Amino acid sequence: MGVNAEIEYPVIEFRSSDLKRGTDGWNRLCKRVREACETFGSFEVVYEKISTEVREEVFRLIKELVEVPVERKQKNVSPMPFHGWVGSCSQISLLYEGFGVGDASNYDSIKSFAQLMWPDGYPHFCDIVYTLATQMEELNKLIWLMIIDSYGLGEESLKMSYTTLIRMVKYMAPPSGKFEIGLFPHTDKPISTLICEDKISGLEIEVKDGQWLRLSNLSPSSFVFMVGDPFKAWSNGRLKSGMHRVMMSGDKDRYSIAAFAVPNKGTIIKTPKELIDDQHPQLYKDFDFMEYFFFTASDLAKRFNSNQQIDAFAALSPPISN
Ligand SMILES: O=C(O)CCC(=O)C(=O)O
Ligand SMILES: [Fe+2]
Repeated sequence: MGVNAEIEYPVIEFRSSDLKRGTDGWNRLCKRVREACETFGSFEVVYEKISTEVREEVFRLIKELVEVPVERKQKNVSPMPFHGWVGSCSQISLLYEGFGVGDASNYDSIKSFAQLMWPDGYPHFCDIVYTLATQMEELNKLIWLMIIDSYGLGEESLKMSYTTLIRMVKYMAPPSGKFEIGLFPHTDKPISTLICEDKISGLEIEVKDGQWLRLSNLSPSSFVFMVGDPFKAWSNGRLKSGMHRVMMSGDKDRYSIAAFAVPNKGTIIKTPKELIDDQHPQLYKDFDFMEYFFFTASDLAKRFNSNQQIDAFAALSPPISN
């Protein structure tokens, strides 16, 4: 076990001039994004189109949010897995506290959330969080498009309706001198995730069995893109859904906001036929995203490590050729 400093984790800068689809710059980005997602299951994306002022203001507001009385926080509930408020608890971590807002690029969703937290519904909170959530959703879409283009597929291959769940999280600093878990090792269950942190590091990626790489120098314009389990299944196992965790040390609390792409009810995850051939037999059956999402939150799923759940649920055995 340890943190390996030799591994070169991909840092990919999205310059505006390279974001025109079909240009050489775009094609180079597509290739790098694909390689990163196939090797690491994640990468750091430097994206200056999302202003650092908006990011900083969101984190200032999350610091206000964690101060609201617990009776109000407890109103942030949802029938959907991973969508509600979670306070310090042994299942996740004693250092963790997180709030969830589903369908966050819909202003009314944020408004409903803010009305539960503050008597006046805090319009400024709504405006700023909405701005960041919609911009992160756009960035996620752009990365999906790069992945599709990198495989030479048409847009219909990953066409699905989905909403963006945001989770706003505080990780408390551990007791003095300690190195403690902030979020247990897991793979993400939605299609993909973008993580935005507020200066304090803590996110670690498993690069090989038991070898963790700490992402400690993210730039102020960086996000971490993470492939989720259903995306791995969609890609016929080409993309990796990597294990990651949060480890806390030092005396500062850490804040992050993550945007998860959660497909709507009824969405079937299906590998495009172009990604299946004799060399790449079909590894996963077609499956209903929501059934998988609920499975991962069930007692049955607890029998598996997080990174084994997708195979337990959807692997075809034996794989089938086209
Ligand atoms: O806070 C972070 O940096 C990571 C959060 C995360 O991995 C998750 O919520 O799934
Ligand atoms: Fe995660």
